[in-house]
Amino acid sequence: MNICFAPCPVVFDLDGTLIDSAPDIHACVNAVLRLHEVPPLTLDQVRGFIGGGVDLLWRRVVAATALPVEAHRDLVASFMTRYHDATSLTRLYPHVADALGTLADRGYPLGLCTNKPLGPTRVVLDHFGIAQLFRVVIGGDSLPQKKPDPAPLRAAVAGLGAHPDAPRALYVGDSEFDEECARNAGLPFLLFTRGYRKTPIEQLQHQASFDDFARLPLLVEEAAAVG
Ligand SMILES: O=C(O)COP(=O)(O)O
Ligand SMILES: [Mg+2]
Repeated sequence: MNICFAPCPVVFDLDGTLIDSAPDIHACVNAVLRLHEVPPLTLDQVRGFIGGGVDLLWRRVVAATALPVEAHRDLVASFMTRYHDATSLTRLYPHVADALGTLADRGYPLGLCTNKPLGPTRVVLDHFGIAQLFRVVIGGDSLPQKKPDPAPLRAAVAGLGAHPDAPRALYVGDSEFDEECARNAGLPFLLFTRGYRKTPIEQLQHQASFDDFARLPLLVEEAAAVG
């Protein structure tokens, strides 16, 4: 058992973990569908398409509608003009800001690793006043690879310049993409259970799960102590 001599790096997912952004993503998708006279999708449908980034989202939207596959690139471009600053329907999950502040105060280096493109990621972090808490932010278009490839998570950990004596970094996320990414990177995973996951909790490999960010600082300390 490792003892946590130095606070370990903690890297967070964004959509479905720190923020409930599905209502904005849903509204932006339906605005584009309206332009093409396609009936709207439900919030549950669109929420189920989130996790793999914008390209996968639109592959799933196209598959669920009568839109032609060839329209993909234009649809994504049209979506991005709306999505890049869409924050009005997005909310931080309860106790997120306090939990992040507590971890930062205790010296944990915090990073962000999301499949959301970097532009809208930075806008939403600024919108909620939490951008300055993250020493490194890796978006879905920061690297050629996206989660569940381990490269973005490894880049986030490397960007935090972990102290050689620090225990292994932790990854905190909500989805199958995050669990697989942590597994691929060989890092412990903390699962937030109120996000956009479709798989039962017990089928996802995780060190701990939680449904309230008020519990996170303690969970991080416990997980870091286990190493
Ligand atoms: O934008 C997405 O599809 C997912 O974003 P996330 O990696 O922050 O969950
Ligand atoms: Mg997520």
